[in-house]
Amino acid sequence: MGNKIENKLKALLKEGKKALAWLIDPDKIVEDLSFLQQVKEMSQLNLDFIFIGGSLIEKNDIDRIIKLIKEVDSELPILLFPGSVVQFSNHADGILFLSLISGRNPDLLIGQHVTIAPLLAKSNLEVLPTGYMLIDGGVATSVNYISQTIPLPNNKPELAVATALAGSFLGLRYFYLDAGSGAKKPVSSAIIQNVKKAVSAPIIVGGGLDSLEKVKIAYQAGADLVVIGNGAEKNLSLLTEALEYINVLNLSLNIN
Ligand SMILES: CC(C)=CCC/C(C)=C/CC/C(C)=C/CC/C(C)=C/COP(=O)(O)OP(=O)(O)O
Ligand SMILES: O=P(O)(O)OC[C@@H](O)CO
Ligand SMILES: [Mg+2]
Repeated sequence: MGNKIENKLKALLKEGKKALAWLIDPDKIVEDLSFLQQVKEMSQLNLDFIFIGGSLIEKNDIDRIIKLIKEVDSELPILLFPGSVVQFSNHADGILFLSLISGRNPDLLIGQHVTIAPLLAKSNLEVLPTGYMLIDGGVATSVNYISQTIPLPNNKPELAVATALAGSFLGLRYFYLDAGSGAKKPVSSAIIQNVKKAVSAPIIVGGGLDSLEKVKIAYQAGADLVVIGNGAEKNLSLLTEALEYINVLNLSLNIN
């Protein structure tokens, strides 16, 4: 197992730089050629990561999609963002090894992890131990239903901080604050700021970030890595705008 992804995230964090991940739902790719053209465009704009996964997927073609992306850009890191153990591919570069620490569903805290651990040990995938925290985004999401858990309240930063601290004491090295796919309200700035202050790990934020304004607010509150899924499905230019925004920001850090 390499540590290329960990090194990249650590370097970003050290320099205060921001990163972006495009969450691809494998079920929503309608036409390979135009999809690959989009990947090419984003990779030219320095997209940092592709996340691939979903709470529930109907087609099992993650392998094929990853191979296609690799043909266009073999350097762009692809991370599995799995809703369950069935969403596995040896062709990815890494896996967000999510433990759903906002919930009390043992299968998603440690169960599925035991099932997949021997496979992971034999693979070349980089494993990123990630505390996955669902935050109430104002609508019931697929993940709420699939995981059968209740999210953390969006207006109680102290609960989110306690959860992240516990995850950190357990050794988790990344935290993903997720308001859920298509959330009405993204994770609040107060939660991002307080969790960021409490733990030294990279903070990933996603869910309902469907405008540049919302993306900027997440970064300004302290998100190190922002994830855009639905927003890009509706309008790919959101990804372009977000990448242009962080490119300028990151460049200014090089100069100063
Ligand atoms: C450790 C392994 C391999 C598996 C367990 C993984 C865990 C703990 C998952 C937590 C619960 C879960 C179901 C997460 C899904 C996260 C995800 C990929 C969300 C993407 O958004 P969707 O929920 O698919 O959005 P739509 O339904 O709108 O497409
Ligand atoms: O699809 P959106 O709303 O961008 O959410 C992305 C991701 O955080 C969902 O798990
Ligand atoms: Mg999905």
